[in-house]
Amino acid sequence: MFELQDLIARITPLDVASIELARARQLQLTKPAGSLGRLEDIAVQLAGVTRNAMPEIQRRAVVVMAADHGVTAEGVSAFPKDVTPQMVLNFLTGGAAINVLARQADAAVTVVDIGVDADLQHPQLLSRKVRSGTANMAQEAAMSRQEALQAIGIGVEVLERLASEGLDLVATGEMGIGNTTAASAITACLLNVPAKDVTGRGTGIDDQQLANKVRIIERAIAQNNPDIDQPLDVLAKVGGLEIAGLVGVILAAAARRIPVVLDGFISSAAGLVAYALCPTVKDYLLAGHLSVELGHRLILEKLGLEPLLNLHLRLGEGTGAVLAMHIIEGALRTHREMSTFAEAGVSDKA
Ligand SMILES: Cc1cc2ncn([C@H]3O[C@H](COP(=O)(O)O)[C@@H](O)[C@H]3O)c2cc1C
Ligand SMILES: O=C(O)c1cccnc1
Repeated sequence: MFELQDLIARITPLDVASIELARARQLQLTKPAGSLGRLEDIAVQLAGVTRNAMPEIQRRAVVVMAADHGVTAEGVSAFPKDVTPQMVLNFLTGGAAINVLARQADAAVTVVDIGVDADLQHPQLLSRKVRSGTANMAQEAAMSRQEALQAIGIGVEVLERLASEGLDLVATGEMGIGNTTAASAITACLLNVPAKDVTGRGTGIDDQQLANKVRIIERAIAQNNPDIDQPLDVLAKVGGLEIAGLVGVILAAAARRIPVVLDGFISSAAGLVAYALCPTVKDYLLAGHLSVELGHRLILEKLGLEPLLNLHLRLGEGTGAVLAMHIIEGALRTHREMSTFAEAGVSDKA
């Protein structure tokens, strides 16, 4: 098995020299200084990430990690757990929202069965089942520490595979009925806040189901008593296999100096675990959008990230992250392709 500490040790701060060169270039481009707002910040950040003052994105990918959740037995989702494998097949035949938006953004979709509770076969599916869904965390630990580590290792393997084919920007995506419950439980623990402050309606539960969901999360935390200072303990006891897989994707991307676009609440819960394991990782992250799901804003505040879009999405799959790729691309294109004042013969500020 891979060594988590070795991976974390490979995540180093952004490159200051490239950041300074990129900032200097922004000041020379034919526009008032700062007028491209956050596009300028993105170009400068990605210069530091890639150690290249003129960063460029040629190859994009979204990794969709899919897994089931034993806690669905407690009635926490509006949909039955069978939807997880059904949607995986939909991803593989190209009919889901993420397929459409990834086609538009020219991003490759990689679908990983990291723990779906069904026998799934498809030539395009990466079959890496750690176990057939987590256990019901309201009764016992969702998974063992070993299983959580194994799932993180699979995320690392998937990212390495994509990187070996060429990868400049990666988005996190997930599918797993019940996974907003796991994401809320992780967030409550790692931010040390009450479950009710970070629990939302997921796929669309009513008020009564929401009250039940909060109770189930409280029970899961009380039952398993995760050590909130040990992110792996939290991830294993009240997390999910797809969330663990995304932790691996995020850490491995940062170690390879590949920028990561986080999607919504569930992806960001993975980001929060990665950050708790290695705070430097936040410099490699961009927040694609702000999800409707309660709790997302608190995670982004903790990570110091401002969402690029606010489209009232609450889907997951990587949809908001892939949409935000267009903005990131705009940031890098203006940075690279605009003329400087000198090149264009435009007078600089008096
Ligand atoms: C058809 C369908 C497609 C989806 N694609 C993503 N999700 C999203 O909803 C689920 C989380 O919500 P909850 O915790 O309430 O179950 C996850 O699978 C997430 O990716 C979907 C949900 C459904 C029903
Ligand atoms: O923000 C998300 O990722 C999300 C929200 C609701 C349901 N599924 C995903």
